[in-house]
Amino acid sequence: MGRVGVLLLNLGGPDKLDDVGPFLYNLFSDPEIIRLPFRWLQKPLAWFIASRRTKTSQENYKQIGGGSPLRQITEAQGEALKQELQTLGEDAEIYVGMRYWHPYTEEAVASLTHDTEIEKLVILPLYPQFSISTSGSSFRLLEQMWKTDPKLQQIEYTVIASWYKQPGYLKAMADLIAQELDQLPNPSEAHIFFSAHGVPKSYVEEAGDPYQQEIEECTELIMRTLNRPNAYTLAYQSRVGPVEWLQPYTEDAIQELGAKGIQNLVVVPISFVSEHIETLQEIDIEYRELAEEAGIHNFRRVPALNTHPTFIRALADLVVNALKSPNLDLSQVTQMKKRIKMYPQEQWQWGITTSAEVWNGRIAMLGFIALVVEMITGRGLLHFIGILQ
Ligand SMILES: C=CC1=C(C)c2cc3[nH]c(cc4nc(cc5[nH]c(cc1n2)c(C)c5CCC(=O)O)C(CCC(=O)O)=C4C)c(C)c3C=C
Ligand SMILES: [Fe+2]
Ligand SMILES: [Fe+2]
Repeated sequence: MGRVGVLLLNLGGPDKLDDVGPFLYNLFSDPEIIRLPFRWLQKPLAWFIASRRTKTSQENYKQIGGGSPLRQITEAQGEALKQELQTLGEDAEIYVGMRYWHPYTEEAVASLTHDTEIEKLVILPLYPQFSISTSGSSFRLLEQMWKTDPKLQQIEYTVIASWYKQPGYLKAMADLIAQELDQLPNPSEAHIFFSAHGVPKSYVEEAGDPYQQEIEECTELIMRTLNRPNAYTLAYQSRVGPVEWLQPYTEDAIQELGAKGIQNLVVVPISFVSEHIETLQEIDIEYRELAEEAGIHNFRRVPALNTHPTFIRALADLVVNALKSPNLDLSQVTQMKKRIKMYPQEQWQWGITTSAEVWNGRIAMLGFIALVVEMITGRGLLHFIGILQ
C-alpha cells in the first residue's frame, strides 16, 4: 500500500538579510495580500513597495539575528510530526511548502509528485485560523497547480481548512499561558492580552474573510480551556499600509491598559504557531518598550507553540482524523468558508469593464504624482500616505 504524505503550508521568511527584498517582493506580488483591480499593476506595485520597505524590514530582521527562524522551526515541527504519526501507526512523509520563501510550495509539490509512493496527501496549513491572506492564498496556489499538473491529479488529497477548535491545540495554548501566569507574584491579577496578526478591515467586511470570527472564537475557547479568572483583551498587530485594519490595534490597546493602571500583562500571540519576526521583534522589543512607557512593568510574552509535544500531538490527531473523514477538495474549502470572495474579486468583475479606463487614467496620474513628489522631496509618496513608517 502507498504511503501518506502531509503537506505543511506556511508563510516562509527571509533566511538572511539579502533575502528580505526578494521575500517582500514575493509577498506583495500576491493578489491575496494586496487586492488590486488590475493584474498588470500587481508586479510594478509589489516592486515599488518592496524596494521602499526593504531597509526598515532589514533593520527589524537584524534585531533578531539577521533572518527569520521560520524555516528551521517549521522543519523541526515536520520532523516531530513524522515521529508522532509513527507512534500512532501512520508512516507518513512530511513536506514543507512556504508561500513566499524557500522551501517554496512549488518545490514541495515537485518533490511529492516525484515520490511515487505517496498515495494520499493531507494538506495542513500551519495557521490555526483561516484567512484569505494566509491559508486562502496557499490554497489558491495549490488549486492552480492541481488544475495544470496531470501528475498531481493522480494524487488523492484532503484539506484541513482551519483547526483552531482542536482540543489538543487549545490545551497546549492554555498550558503555555498558565506557565507564564504562574511566574507572576499574583497570577490572577495579570491581564491576558491576545495579539493576533491583523488584516485590512475590508477583508472581513467586503470580502467575507472568516478570520476575525475565527480569531474571536479561538480566544474564547482558549480562555475556557485555561479556566482562570483573569481579565483579557484581544487586539490586532502588524498593520501595514494606509487603509484601516481590524481594531483595536495592539499598540493602542496596550496604551489604554497602561492608562487604566494595569501593571502585569501576559501577551499571547494567537494567529501563528512559530516564533517569527512579529513575536521576537515587534512584541518582545517594540511593544515591550511601549508597555514600559505606559507603566506596565511586568510584561511577559507567552512563547509560540513551536514543537510543544501537546501541540505536535494535536497536529498528528488532525492528520489521522482527516484520513478517516471524507475528502475535502480545495474548491470546497473556499465554498465552505462561505461568502469568501477570493481574487479576482466578484465585486470588481462587474465594474471592471465600464470603469477600467477611468481607473487606468487615475493610476497613471497617481504614478506621475508619485514621481514628482519624490523628485521634489526626495521621499516616496507611499511614505506620506503611511505605507512606510
Ligand atoms: C496569521 C498570520 C498572518 C496574517 C493574517 C498576515 C496577513 C498580512 N501580512 C501582511 C504583510 C506582511 N507580513 C509580513 C510578515 C509576516 N506575516 C506573518 C503572518 C501573517 N500575515 C508572519 C508570520 C510574518 C513573518 C515571517 C518571518 O519572517 O518570520 C511582512 C514582512 C515583515 C515586515 O516587513 O514587517 C509583511 C510586509 C499583509 C499586508 C497581510 C494582510 C493582508
Ligand atoms: Fe503578514
Ligand atoms: Fe511588523
